[in-house]
Amino acid sequence: MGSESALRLPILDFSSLNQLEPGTPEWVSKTVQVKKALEEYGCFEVVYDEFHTDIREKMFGAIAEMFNLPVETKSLNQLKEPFHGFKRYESIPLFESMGIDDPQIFEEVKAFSKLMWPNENDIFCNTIHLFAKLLAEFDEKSRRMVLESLGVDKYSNNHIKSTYYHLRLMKYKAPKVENVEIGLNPHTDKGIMTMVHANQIGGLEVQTKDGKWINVNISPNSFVCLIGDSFGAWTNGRLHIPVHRVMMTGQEVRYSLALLSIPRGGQLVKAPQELVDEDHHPLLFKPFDFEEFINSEHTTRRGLKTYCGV
Ligand SMILES: O=C(O)CCC(=O)C(=O)O
Ligand SMILES: [Fe+2]
Repeated sequence: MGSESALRLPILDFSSLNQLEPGTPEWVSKTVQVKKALEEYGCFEVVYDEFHTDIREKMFGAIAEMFNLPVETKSLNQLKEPFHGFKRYESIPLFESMGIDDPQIFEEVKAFSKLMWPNENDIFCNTIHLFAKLLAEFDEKSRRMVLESLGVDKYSNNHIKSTYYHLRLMKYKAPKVENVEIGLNPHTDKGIMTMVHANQIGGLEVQTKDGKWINVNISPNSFVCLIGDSFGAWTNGRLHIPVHRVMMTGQEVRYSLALLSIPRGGQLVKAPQELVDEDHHPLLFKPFDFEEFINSEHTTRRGLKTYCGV
């Protein structure tokens, strides 16, 4: 099915995120909007006024510079998680990605930059760290909102402590011919939440519950937030888990960055008892360990439902 250009994702204004505090009328009204968008679409566009043009341009310049390094250099970044580190896949030749764990910690970005550039790269470190911090702040606040809206905010602190952050930088080459080509295959994200920002090149599409594809808009002052499998499972199906893909057209390279919140291994992702009742909300997923799930997914790609659906 083709993209339905008339459809749009809900747009939520979070431009004064740093002033948004629990208990205020603004907080309560945003919480209602977040819940509605996530139940219906599992994602929304977030308007945000902290992405200043000069920093943004420097950042995308530094990302391009990183992807232009030799493959041998990029391959120096090996991470334990099977989808992290430097990645290319034969089936999607336009795509290339690079990952950094805990990028909200400056030293982690610096350690990565030392691998890529022996003389380091201050512009890369400062801009990537800033964007990761801004997106992490949104992740934390919006997760608190979701839990509050479901009446389980007593779990918020533990929920946030039980995850870590990962940053994925992505490059999508332009298709060779004047054509539409797949940039990233349809998938759901595996973790809790994903926040995606991109340069001015479009391509991200999200599938609605009834199977239509929506072109996602990402402006210089916005990003997209999507729910992953683990948050869908933890909320026992209260939030929709959106399938999404990237379709490339035109002649320009697309760069994007995604901050992911991911459950730590060694503990179970398990819906709280308040969200499970036999009559109206029977348990949808058996409790699972994220690390075991992702390792299985790497070889089988069968999805969470097959892995541990009830
Ligand atoms: O590049 C994008 O817009 C989307 C990336 C994505 O879906 C992912 O990293 O999981
Ligand atoms: Fe994704």
